Amino acid sequence: MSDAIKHECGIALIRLRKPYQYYIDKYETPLYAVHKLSVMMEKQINRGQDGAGVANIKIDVPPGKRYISRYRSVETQPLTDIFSKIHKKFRKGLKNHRDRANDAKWLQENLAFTGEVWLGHLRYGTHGSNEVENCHPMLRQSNWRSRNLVMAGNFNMTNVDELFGKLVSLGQHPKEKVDTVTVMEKIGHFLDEENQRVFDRFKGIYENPTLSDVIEDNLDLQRMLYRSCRDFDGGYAMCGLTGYGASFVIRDPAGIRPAFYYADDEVVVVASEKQAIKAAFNVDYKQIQEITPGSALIIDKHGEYNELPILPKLEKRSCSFERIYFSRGTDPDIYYERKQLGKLLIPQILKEINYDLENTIFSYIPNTAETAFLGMIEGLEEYLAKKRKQAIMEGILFEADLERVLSFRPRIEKLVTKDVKSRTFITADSLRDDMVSSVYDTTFEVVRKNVDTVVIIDDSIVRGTTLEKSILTMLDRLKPKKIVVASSAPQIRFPDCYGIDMSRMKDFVAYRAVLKLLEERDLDHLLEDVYMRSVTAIATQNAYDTNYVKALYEPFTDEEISAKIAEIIRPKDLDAELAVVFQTVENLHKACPQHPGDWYFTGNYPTRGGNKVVNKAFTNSYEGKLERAY
Ligand SMILES: O=P(O)(O)OC[C@H]1O[C@H](OP(=O)(O)OP(=O)(O)O)[C@H](O)[C@@H]1O
Repeated sequence: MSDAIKHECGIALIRLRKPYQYYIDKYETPLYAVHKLSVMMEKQINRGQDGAGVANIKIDVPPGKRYISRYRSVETQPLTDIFSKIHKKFRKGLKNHRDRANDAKWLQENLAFTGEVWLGHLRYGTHGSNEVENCHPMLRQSNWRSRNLVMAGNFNMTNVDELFGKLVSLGQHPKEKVDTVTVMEKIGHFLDEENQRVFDRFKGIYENPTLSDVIEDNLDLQRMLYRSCRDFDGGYAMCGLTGYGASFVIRDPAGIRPAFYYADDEVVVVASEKQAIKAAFNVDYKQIQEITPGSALIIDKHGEYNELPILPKLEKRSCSFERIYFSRGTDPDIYYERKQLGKLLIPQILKEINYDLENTIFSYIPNTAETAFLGMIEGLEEYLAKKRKQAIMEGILFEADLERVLSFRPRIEKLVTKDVKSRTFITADSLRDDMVSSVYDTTFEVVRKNVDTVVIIDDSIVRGTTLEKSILTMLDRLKPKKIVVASSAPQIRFPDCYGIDMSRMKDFVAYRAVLKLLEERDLDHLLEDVYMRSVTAIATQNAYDTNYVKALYEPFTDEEISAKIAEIIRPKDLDAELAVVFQTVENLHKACPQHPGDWYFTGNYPTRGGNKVVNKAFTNSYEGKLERAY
């Protein structure tokens, strides 16, 4: 596959269930849906900041009038760009028709973006060019309304080659081999076939113009989706709008990628994150449902909706990295999970600082780690409460000692500030290093020079660039005796191939640490062994059942790998001692029990394609190839 865009993205869908006039009358604006969609998208900017797109479909528009509108943007502020263009369209259209601002019929006949079905997408494309053509929603157009397809998704397939081959075997001639096009063409193909099936069934019974309506009322989208998606291997939450107004959102059978929905008598809405729905519609969290893995939420032309099974469910392995880092931390479940992750690190941290709280300052790397930091402090408070109790039970002779024990508080400081809100992790590789080195700032004169240890928590250490290129040097200028970096995620050892763009083995600092350990301990032969196994398995189409790369990590303890990571990320002129402490996988599962997808840390992939990807990622790295493994 080409080095194409990846899609750890955000989706937002709104279906207005009442006539357009209803919203104009009730909310006193023709822009009700525009406003709601912009809030839903704004609240998911954490999922993609490289580009955005919005599509809208009007139902029941007479032939000859446009009924699909779309804007996409890769400007620096893509959402502002898109929504200001939509607002401008309204202003311009109403300039000489102010009296029509509340007239739904006139607006729908004369203005774009006045339809009932809305789809928004936020793009995170750390690979490939950042062109507007790569932005979703994508269109597959036809003169037959019910054959039109508009798609946007948060997905990545591991078997694009195989899917591409199937398209070719169907007789198609795709112009690209990227998963967006492949997936859309596959669904489009079966939508065409479904149209044809219903057409054949009713032709001769109805005349052609009526037949179009009959087709729209009889298309079986559940069947169409089953036929389209049964060969997919990947993580996905994909939204599709058909030209006649029916829409769907399908989620992968292991529930890898998130998708939530809410419905009442006015709207059906879908988003990648609960918080986006909460922010736009202020409904109770309990009313926001998760789309069942392997099912699709299908909304028909009339606005009736149903969640229908499409593919056999797999064991649920929803992505834990969503919980650690990717999703917005204001979702109450995620908030508590992140706090718990911070709290669970306390025993390891205390050991690392030799239980010396008097000479230790606790801080965090903004922004995402702030919540885990709060949990870490809660954990410290609990530890101190136990200590106080123990001291009192054991008896304290002097009042001054009692005073000291009771009044001691952990030393908490904000040592690092982040000057922009953008996420460096999802910034294109070419810009990332510069951004990382300039985005942080630090607080001086708080650390006691050569006395204090600084414990700083981050949500994850992936490539180690943030620490190596910025944070550690900055903290060292404060002259601490020791720096302890605590990661609320376990060591990231294996590539992701389901949408979070971590694809090359050598990018992972944990893997680089293992390479060094293998060399130092004369275990290099293991590399050759794993290479031979992987290469043979790939060549014989047997790379789907075993992750051979796990064997490389087996000779070493977590602590040995952490120590080597500390050596690797240590800037040359760092004066302070340095240690790195990682979450254990066991504690990750304690903190996020509902989200057991942990392949980055364990190498246990939720689909067979994952094993193939990791084996391929390793052989690429071994052969010195920089190409991606999927
Ligand atoms: O080890 P690395 O490959 O350097 O990546 C890890 C860093 O990237 C993320 O920060 P980001 O700026 O994306 O997001 P945040 O502001 O939400 O924490 C994360 O919080 C880590 O600090």
